[in-house]
Amino acid sequence: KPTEPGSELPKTPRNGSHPSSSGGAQHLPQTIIIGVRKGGTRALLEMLSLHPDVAAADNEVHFFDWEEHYRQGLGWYRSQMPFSAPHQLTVEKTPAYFTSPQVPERVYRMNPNIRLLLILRDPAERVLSDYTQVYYNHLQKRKPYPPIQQVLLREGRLNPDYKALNRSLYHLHLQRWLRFFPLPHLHLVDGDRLIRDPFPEIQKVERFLQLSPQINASNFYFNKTKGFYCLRDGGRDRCLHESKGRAHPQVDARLLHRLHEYFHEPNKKFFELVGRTFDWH
Ligand SMILES: Nc1ncnc2c1ncn2[C@@H]1O[C@H](COP(=O)(O)OS(=O)(=O)O)[C@@H](OP(=O)(O)O)[C@H]1O
Repeated sequence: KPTEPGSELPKTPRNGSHPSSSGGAQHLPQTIIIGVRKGGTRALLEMLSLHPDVAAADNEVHFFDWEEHYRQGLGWYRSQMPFSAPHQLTVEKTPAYFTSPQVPERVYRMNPNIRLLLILRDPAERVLSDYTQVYYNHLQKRKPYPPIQQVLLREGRLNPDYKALNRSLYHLHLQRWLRFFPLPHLHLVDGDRLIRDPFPEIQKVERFLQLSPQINASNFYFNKTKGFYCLRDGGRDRCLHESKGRAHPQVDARLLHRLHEYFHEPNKKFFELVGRTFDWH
């Protein structure tokens, strides 16, 4: 997947994290947004970056999941991080980490005490978002891509080999992480709530990361044209890239119902694993 630009407007340099002005150093991340793909990982990273004590890597680094990167070692990983001041937390987001089997152990070996952020969305909606992303990637390359019904169904049944379905089986992926990290090391962000009302979700993240409460409600404003919240940072307004918040395909009501049913049991298992529920279909 091509690395997306962070936002439509260039960012204001963060306190002490701008290489030319601060002369700070690069550090391995103390926290990572591990996924889920299409969960709202970019929004979460950008919102967290409003905090002056956070220095975020602009691009997805894909260190733990791409062999050609992992082979280059932690020195290479560090070199991908932003310059930051000693009081700042370094963070990167690579949504593929959550579903890549080899990643939890690799992250553990780097730092068993790292704090992990996982943003999740209604699994069925996430599938539609995932499909939409792949559809547009094909469109850009002028390649055809089948309609949603065709990728979802095989011989009249939901096709379990469709990768987007598998990525939404959150309990399977989380189980792998829990073999290495106890639950309190992981903070779950409700991606559906982050869309509707981002500030309370971001306040919880501030608390989890033990950051002083510096992000304010006034850092967010609802942009009617975009239909999403955008950010206000030092008087500058910015929305996420236009590839975020695209319309999803219309799915026949019966198929949608089947999709919701498909996730019913897996969701229950996930809720049991994490000891809380989410407002999913
Ligand atoms: N404020 C704001 N503005 C725009 N978009 C927002 C926002 N908050 C959350 N989202 C949702 O983020 C979804 C994309 O998730 P990711 O950034 O994790 O996608 S990716 O995996 O990195 O491609 C994206 O999914 P789609 O709506 O399917 O495009 C958005 O719904």
